[in-house]
Amino acid sequence: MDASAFVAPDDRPVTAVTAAEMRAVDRVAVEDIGLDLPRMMEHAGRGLADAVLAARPADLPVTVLAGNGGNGGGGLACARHLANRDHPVRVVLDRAPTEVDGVTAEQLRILKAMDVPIEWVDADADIDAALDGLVVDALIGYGLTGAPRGAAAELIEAVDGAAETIVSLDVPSGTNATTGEAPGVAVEPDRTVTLALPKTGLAAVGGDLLLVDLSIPAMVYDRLDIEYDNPFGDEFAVPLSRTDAE
Ligand SMILES: NC(=O)C1=CN([C@@H]2O[C@H](COP(=O)(O)OP(=O)(O)OC[C@H]3O[C@@H](n4cnc5c(N)ncnc54)[C@H](O)[C@@H]3O)[C@@H](O)[C@H]2O)[C@@H](O)CC1
Ligand SMILES: [K+]
Repeated sequence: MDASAFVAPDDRPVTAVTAAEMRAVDRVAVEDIGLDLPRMMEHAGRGLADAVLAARPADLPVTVLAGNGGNGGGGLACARHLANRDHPVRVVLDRAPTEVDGVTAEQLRILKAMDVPIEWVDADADIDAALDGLVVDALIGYGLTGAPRGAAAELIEAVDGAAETIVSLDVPSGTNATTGEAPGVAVEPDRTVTLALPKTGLAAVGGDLLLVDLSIPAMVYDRLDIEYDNPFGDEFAVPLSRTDAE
């Protein structure tokens, strides 16, 4: 996959990163700069909420599908911003709330305190019927390992048939962020909101692509020898186009 398969609005090529490179970026941001995960996750959630509001026709109800990782946490932060603006939003988890941990559990506790409806697959037999509005796909990001399994796979299958509009966070759940391959079921989004830099696998994914800033300083990329020419300019989110370069 060519590293410049993506182009910013001013026609500058934007470097794409593999899952391993993005994981290294996160590690350097946290360990060297002290830009911890909760801070970055807040940017992800707000950028995602902005994109959802822009993509949402009329008063479609929003369902945020969330997993237990960083991707799910970004989705939950997005749900808070939507609820704060009185948009009808509920959360569907791929596991019981008691099985959610880390920073993602912090996000979930906030939503619970706000009385945002929280459901999970085991507890609700009628998930399919309720996935018909705008669905935010925050089940799995670059942390995908193998084909989607269990409740996450069930939700991915249900959403593709039912949702009117799908907005995926970072990469469509079920798609390998590096290769773009789907080893099993995968979400087919109308829009993907990818974080910090586009992932190489997104060259093979359909729909609109929006790049959202996580506030990672250029020095983080420099330290990893990743070419970085701030694609945001003075904005916090920019649409990307895909070139045909492979
Ligand atoms: N800078 C960062 O690190 C940030 C990362 N964020 C998001 O966090 C993601 C990376 O977070 P993580 O490393 O926690 O990983 P992910 O959240 O991408 O994936 C882990 C989750 O996916 C599930 N999973 C993985 N493979 C599966 C399979 N085959 N079947 C079913 N479930 C599966 C795991 O059980 C877990 O719940 C990124 O894609 C991005 O969206 C954002 O939250 C903001 C900041
Ligand atoms: K996702």
